[in-house]
Amino acid sequence: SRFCSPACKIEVPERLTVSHEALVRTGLAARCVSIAVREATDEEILLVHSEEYLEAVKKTPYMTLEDLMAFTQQYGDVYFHPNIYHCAKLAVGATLQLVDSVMTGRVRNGIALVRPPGHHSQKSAASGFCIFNNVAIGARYAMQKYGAKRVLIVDWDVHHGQGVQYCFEDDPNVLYFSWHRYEHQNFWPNLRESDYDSVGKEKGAGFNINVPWNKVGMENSDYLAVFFHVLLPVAYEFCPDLVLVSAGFDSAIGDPEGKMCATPDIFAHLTHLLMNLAGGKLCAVLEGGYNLTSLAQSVCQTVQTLLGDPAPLPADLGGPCESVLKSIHCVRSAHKQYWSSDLPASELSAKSLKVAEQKTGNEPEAQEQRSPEEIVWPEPPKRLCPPVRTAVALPEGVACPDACKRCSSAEAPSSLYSLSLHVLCECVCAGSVCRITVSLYILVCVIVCRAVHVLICVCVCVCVCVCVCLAPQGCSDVAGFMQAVLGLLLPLGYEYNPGLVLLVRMPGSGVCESVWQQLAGLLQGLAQGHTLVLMQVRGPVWVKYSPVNWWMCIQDQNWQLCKCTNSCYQQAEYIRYS
Ligand SMILES: CC(O)(O)NCCCCN
Ligand SMILES: [Zn+2]
Repeated sequence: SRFCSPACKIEVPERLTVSHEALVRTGLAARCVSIAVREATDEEILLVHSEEYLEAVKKTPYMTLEDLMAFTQQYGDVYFHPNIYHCAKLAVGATLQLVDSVMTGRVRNGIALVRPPGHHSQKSAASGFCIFNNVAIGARYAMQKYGAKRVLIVDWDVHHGQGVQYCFEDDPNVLYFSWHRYEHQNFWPNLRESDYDSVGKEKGAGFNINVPWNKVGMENSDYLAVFFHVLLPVAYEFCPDLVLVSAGFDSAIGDPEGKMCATPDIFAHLTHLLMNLAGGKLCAVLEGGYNLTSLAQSVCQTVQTLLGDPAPLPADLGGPCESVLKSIHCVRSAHKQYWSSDLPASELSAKSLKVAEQKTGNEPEAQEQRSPEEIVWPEPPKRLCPPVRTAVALPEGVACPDACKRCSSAEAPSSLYSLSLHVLCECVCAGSVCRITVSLYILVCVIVCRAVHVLICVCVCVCVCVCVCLAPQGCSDVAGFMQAVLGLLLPLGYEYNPGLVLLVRMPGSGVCESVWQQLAGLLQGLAQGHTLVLMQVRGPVWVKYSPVNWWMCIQDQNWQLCKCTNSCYQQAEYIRYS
């Protein structure tokens, strides 16, 4: 038997079994490689914890129940079991095995489903069900063993990972971002330093970002707004070599601790928005999550996005609520001296932080009264599982890049006009396009106007949102450009929820590869990945791991279509388009 204070009753072994069973049942586990776990060594644990703490924990397997109870009293909200030292070493070891696999390139990304969690544990203290700080050790390990210079830790657990904050608050090489239920310090761990004005210390000033939720009942729109207006602009400027996610799912609906209303499918988008950083090197490590139904669904949503499958947008996204708008403004003001990617707050609120009208039904009071079991939500929508990753139609003589599937050039109509008619009408008539977002570089060029014109005259249900943005001259003002994408284009695009994204890159636009890749990757989160790209390239055309589905390319003045269906089309859809 184990001694545990009432608060610990929710941290049960079933959390892992239901999550793993869901991954197996949905077929996701079969698409993953499983990585062997191991116990962490003392040396690895000492990357974060003190010798005296480690020595003390080493004694727990031999303690009597009374001794265990006494040992536990010195910490808050944590239980000790004769076997917990072994489990805690496995949790760290599993995390480090995942970091090894990602940093060596054996896998692109992954998730470590571990217990006990880690983000509350400190140098010489256990806390909040946490014994060793899995993610903090993972960050130090990546820096020491692989020379990672900058590590981003995103903590979407509903509790503040104070252990991680304490570990890196003076370290400018680790950017720690956490949102957490706070309610003006009235929620556990009730720390003054969990508020937005804890920005880090000395050299680490600016590298600790706390976003307090001062109300419960936060929804998908609130989570996305914080990503677009707080985390992502800074994360892109920080330019990490590795992204670690303290993936706690107690921030999902139905959780007894979080009492939030964000649905499990939001984690598909939070994961997607982080996957364009650090060259895709992302390690998610389980923290909290105590409603076994929403936990399992959230884990599956996260893993399916890690596998590259697109996700439909959550229903009726709007702007953030008033309380979140305040938190966003406070944390941006606290950080504006440290980061250049900062739109004047007024412009930000006017343009894209439209406050959601008062929420109905999920009012926190309503939320508080219902017991966690009574809260219900719809199953996450079924997602496409693409048989074809990337297929390209190439000019004769151009080799097909590895991992791409060649489709015969017969499918690639030669002239743009017929192509746009062919492709765009196919999209529209296939009913998979109800609205189109066209983001143009430089001036709206005749070709695209004509293509869009064709589209409009072909189908009455098309609404075209044309955003013309001047491409950055070269890559000098990339930060500004990314800020416009993150702070304006994406929030509007997510709320607009188009059926197709049309992306245009014309000659001389001066957009450098990395920006183009980021833009094409980020926009993949819209329209379930249905993206049409117009771009001019010189020389043979091929795309590798292209995140987009269609490339119309100018070559010697006649347009060629390179069709790249990547992670979005069922085999049937693919054939219909061709
Ligand atoms: C890992 C965690 O953040 O979910 N732990 C929460 C502990 C709550 C104690 N009242
Ligand atoms: Zn938590």
